[in-house]
Amino acid sequence: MLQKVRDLWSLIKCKQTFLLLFTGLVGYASGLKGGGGPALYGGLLGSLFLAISGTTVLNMVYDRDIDAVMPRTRHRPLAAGRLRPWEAVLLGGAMSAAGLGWALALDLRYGLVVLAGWLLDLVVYTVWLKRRTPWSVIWGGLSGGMPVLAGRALATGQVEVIGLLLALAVLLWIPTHIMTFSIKYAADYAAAGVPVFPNVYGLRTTQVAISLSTVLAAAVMTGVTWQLAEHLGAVAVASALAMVLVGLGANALIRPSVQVNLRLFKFASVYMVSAMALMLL
Ligand code: HEM
Ligand SMILES: CC(C)=CCC/C(C)=C/CC/C(C)=C/COP(=O)(O)OP(=O)(O)O
Repeated sequence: MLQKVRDLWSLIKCKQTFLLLFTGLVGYASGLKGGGGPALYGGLLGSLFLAISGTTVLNMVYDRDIDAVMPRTRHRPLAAGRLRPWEAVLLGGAMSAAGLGWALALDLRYGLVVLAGWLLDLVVYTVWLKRRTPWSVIWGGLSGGMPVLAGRALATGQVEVIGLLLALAVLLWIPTHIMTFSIKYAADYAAAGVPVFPNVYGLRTTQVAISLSTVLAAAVMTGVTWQLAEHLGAVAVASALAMVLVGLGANALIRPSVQVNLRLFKFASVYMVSAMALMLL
């Protein structure tokens, strides 16, 4: 029984879901700072958690065949056969319906942005493009930008420039986040027939793409921090963190190695959390 609960919980990819949820929270809290709408923290967190988890669980169901091939994901409960697909479809479907319904009932504009995130991840990224083109990551990245945009939309009542810039920053951060990882697991992806940048365009092109997008992501994030953060200290720390990220990105280009890439992958998540948190100060 305990193993079953553990397996069901692992379907929501805890770290990814909580980072996405945190960006939504930052979008919302930063939008309220300007004197925006009423405090709907409970509704935002509940509906976003359910919608993000729902899409993640359904993604795991759809991807269970490729997960079963890759050593990195072979142990996942659906790939390993510890859970039956219908159990996960039931969980993911119920979470998605509850999350999307709650979001749309809270606010139509907010709900539509959450629905866009759900569709981009599940339909466009997972079902349509992930097995066809390495450019699928753009659509996955766009879906990852929806929680922060949705949070801003709920607070301000609009889809506005700062929300769009924050979503763009998440999108630009994606190569730093995932291409570093796909270099390490290139053989796994090749075995599973999932086209990823290093396998399709080669290592050098992928490293250049990572470094370029690292600079752009850091620039957009720092620019938005200048706009949002009220304390100069927060802007200074955000700029210093951006420089560390850019430095690690440059290092990955100059002295490429598995270890350097993995360090960049790890720091990219820490950077996203810290830079977003600093925007609230
Ligand atoms: C195309 C889009 C994306 C792809 C292909 C992708 C892929 C991955 C992969 C393969 C992992 C490693 C999982 C493992 O260790 O087995 C991962 C981890 C993670 N992802 Fe993503 N991801 C994407 C978008 C995002 C977005 C938008 C966020 C949040 C804003 C995010 C947050 C995370 C976090 C926090 C982790 C855990 C990192 C760690 O262990 O240090 N991902 N992702
Ligand atoms: C508002 C809303 C509902 C937004 C949805 C946000 C969301 C869940 C984005 C997912 C990001 C993504 C494409 C992850 C990759 O999974 P993968 O299947 O490529 O990773 P894996 O190889 O580890 O399975």
